[in-house]
Amino acid sequence: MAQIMATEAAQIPVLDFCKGGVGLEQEGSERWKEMSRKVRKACENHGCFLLMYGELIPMSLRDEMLMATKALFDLPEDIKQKHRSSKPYCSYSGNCSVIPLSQSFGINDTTNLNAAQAFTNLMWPQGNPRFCETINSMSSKMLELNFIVLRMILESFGIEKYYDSQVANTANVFRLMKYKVPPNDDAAIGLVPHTDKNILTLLFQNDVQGLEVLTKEGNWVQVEIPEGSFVVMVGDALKAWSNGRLYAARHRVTMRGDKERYSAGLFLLPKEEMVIEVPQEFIDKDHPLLYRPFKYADYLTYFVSNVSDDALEIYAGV
Ligand SMILES: O=C(O)CCC(=O)C(=O)O
Ligand SMILES: [Fe+2]
Repeated sequence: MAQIMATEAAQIPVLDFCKGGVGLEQEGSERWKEMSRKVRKACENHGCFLLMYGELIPMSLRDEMLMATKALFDLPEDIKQKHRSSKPYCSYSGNCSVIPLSQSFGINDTTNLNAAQAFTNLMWPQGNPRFCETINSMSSKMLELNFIVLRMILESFGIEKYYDSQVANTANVFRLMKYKVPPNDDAAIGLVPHTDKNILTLLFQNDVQGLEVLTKEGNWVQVEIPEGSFVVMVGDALKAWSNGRLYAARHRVTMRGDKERYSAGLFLLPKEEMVIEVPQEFIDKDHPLLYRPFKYADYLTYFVSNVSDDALEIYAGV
């Protein structure tokens, strides 16, 4: 199927957050500043990068996370369907005719132990402390890395003064996904092309590749995600807030081969009522204002009923 061919190896930047000793404690060091420049460049030029986290996430936690994800999807369909939400992309979704290989859960606020507990109790009324502990720990670590990436971007633009208020106005959703093996040995769509709508996303997966990114040049490239790395994606909310300086990469999942794919994305999003307004520092004669102020929740509601590749431009473009 020509439409889902993507043969080139991805040229997306690989940034090692572990080896150079880049971590929260190194903030302000030369290494931190150098990494901040690289993060910003990657987000400007590619809209995504591979973040090598190495020891920052213990191997035992990664293994637990994969087991927890599998255990969740192995639950009976009627149990999984108990997870419903009025918020877009949060309810359990399986058997969707557009993406028949895909099943997903969007779980709000798993970085908060009570929320992780409430979800766990819904799925396992008899309790499953290990599952609860795992999703809470993993999402918390992924949130922390999301914040580091955001801080680096703001510092690199010299506008770290906005960091605290930006962070205070965020929420997070942990999306757990399963992709079934495609029938008849053919490549098949796992997830349709889209840009993420939120601020930043960190993606974790098992050893089954499938993520593909559309480059600025218009080529779909496969992203080979090595063990010990996350993919970081810039979403529409950050693209808009940065007045288009950062790029939100279109991406999709293509399934091949005979193994199921599991992934987990920690989505950093603006609080629903938060108004996304371009700071004046991003506007000058070379960079005229591209987006009007808008509420994230309103944009998401618009998108859900007007799905389009150009949703951000149509909804908020000036
Ligand atoms: O499963 C993946 O790797 C990608 C998931 C994704 O792009 C999304 O949920 O927005
Ligand atoms: Fe995505």
